[in-house]
Amino acid sequence: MSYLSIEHLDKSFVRGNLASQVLKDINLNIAKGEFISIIGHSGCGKSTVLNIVAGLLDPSLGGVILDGKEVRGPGPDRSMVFQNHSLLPWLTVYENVEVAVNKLFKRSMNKRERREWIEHNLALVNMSHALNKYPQEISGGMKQRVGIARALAMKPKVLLLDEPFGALDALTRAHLQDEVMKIQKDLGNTMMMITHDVDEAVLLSDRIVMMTNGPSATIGEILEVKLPRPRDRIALADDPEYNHYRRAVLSFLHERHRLH
Ligand SMILES: Nc1ncnc2c1ncn2[C@@H]1O[C@H](COP(=O)(O)OP(=O)(O)OP(=O)(O)O)[C@@H](O)[C@H]1O
Repeated sequence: MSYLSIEHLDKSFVRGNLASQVLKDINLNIAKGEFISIIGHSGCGKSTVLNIVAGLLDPSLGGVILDGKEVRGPGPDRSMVFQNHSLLPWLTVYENVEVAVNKLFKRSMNKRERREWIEHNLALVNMSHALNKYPQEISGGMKQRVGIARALAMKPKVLLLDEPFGALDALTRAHLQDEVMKIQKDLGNTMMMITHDVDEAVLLSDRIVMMTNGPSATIGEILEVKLPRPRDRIALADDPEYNHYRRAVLSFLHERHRLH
């Protein structure tokens, strides 16, 4: 049985007496510990899928089942990382993670355990040096690291990443991709990530879900990426298998499902 399943998902947005169908019959089964990327042209409905899994939007038809339970609204078992970090500017790095940890674990962990858990998660993303800094005092890449630490500190069953590296420069982006790969290897998280970046999708994913263009977008193809892990971006640059996967995604997006 799959850990996370998206079943016959349809979504229409209604304005007045006009309904526009965005998603049509999305079906996807995700195993525990899998890394899934969703790729597709702008506006096809990728964020809508992720928001439904997060419980921020209701499906029009169908549903999402996580670990045997139907998703009915947001919950701490699904934490989200957005493109724009969404940190609280009046709290330090440490306090931004603390807010989430206190909210969830005030009863189950004592004060010292909570402090250690916050520090542990910030160490995972290499932010131990900046615990007392405010968001405006750190770089965009560091803010994303804190967002990832905060999401991990919630001990989610699934981590949902909506273009987490989209606003970063190429070098910072590469660093963060490597860190996320390492964290996933160490912790075995189940992750769903939206991206526009073909290389990022191939490098990070176990499977790449390629969506057709909207309206009524659905899953066009699913590409299984069988590259062994750990994956090294430099070694993969000349790897024929890597380039085969890359070409398959490019061909889907730019030949078979291009925007007219
Ligand atoms: N709350 C809403 N009300 C009405 N229409 C919406 C709403 N949210 C999204 N849409 C529409 O649904 C479609 C899919 O949007 P969505 O943001 O899911 O696409 P996307 O693939 O994530 O796009 P991008 O890659 O540009 O972020 C778009 O046409 C968008 O205008």
